[in-house]
Amino acid sequence: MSYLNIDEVSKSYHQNQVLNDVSLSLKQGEFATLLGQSGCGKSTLLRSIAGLVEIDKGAITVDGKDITNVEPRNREIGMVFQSYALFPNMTVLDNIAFGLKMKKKKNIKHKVNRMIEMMDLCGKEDSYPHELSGGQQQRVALARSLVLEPKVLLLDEPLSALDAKIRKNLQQELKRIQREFQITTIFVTHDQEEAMTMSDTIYIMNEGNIVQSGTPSDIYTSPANSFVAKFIGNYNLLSIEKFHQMIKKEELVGKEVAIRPEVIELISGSKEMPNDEKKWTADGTILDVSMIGNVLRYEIDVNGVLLHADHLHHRDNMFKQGDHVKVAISKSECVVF
Ligand SMILES: Nc1ncnc2c1ncn2[C@@H]1O[C@H](COP(=O)(O)OP(=O)(O)OP(=O)(O)O)[C@@H](O)[C@H]1O
Repeated sequence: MSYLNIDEVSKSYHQNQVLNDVSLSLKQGEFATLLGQSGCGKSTLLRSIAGLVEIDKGAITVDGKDITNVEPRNREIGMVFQSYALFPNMTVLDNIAFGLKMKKKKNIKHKVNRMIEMMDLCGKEDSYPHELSGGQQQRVALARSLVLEPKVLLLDEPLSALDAKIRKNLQQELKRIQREFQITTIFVTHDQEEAMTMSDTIYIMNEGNIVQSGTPSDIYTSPANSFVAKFIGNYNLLSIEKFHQMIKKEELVGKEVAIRPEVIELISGSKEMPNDEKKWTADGTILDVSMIGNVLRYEIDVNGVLLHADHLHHRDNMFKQGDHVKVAISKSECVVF
């Protein structure tokens, strides 16, 4: 049963159609990510759910209740922005308590203290935002939202202002907090790796449309079209003509072929490639080798077509520039559009 339902939501600014009949649904406790390039409508969709943008068409329901025309403050939806927007002149304690005070809630002290403990902010109660690290500020921003016990949490690129190392830690922490609270969450990012790490479900957006949704693994291994393949997983994307230039004996019907870099096998050109009907084979030459973390990326010329292949770094099994190689590609791992 879906908990948050977005049903054919559209929004234009003047002539610019920013959301085009967008539909998505989340189960309770699900972590979904909107992934797409700058300007594709991610923030507008999030702001529509929060009620900060008035939609032209469509409906939004949470927990069976239609909130399409409900005032933002009565939607029971928490939102954390990239900039956190903490009150600079208030302490951590007052920042977290603010929403509860506004809503004239009871047991404010107890709720705030519990949140401080859960967010590992003990000892920072009387600090001001400028006295906190980026990660601590982010946790205060989360605490300020979560203390109101929202039904849905919306996170608009909450990690993008942080440097790579802190960001990695906070990705894990955010996921832990989300699991602990079992809170239905929509996260916005344009970083595909971040989306893969964090999400139960990814929605890929392009120009106001959802172009594919699925688990990270589904999207990674079965992109629905070449836009998704380009956007995710560093695919080799070849026109059918280029493919036939590279693999000469195969008749393939389609327009484009997408090949993930890690499914391209390489052996030394002097060795015999075992005959396997499930694989395409060809001869190639290594043009370039680079290291990305513990991965070796090979640029290979195969009959005049450039391929990149990623292999885990292994000292005894490396090729160098100019080496002749045999290339094998598992047919079932390739996607034809
Ligand atoms: N208030 C507004 N008035 C007019 N146009 C707007 C307004 N808000 C957003 N837009 C336009 O809508 C489009 C989508 O913007 P949106 O902020 O939703 O994109 P995004 O995917 O979140 O991008 P980013 O990753 O850069 O934040 C953009 O072309 C933007 O210029």
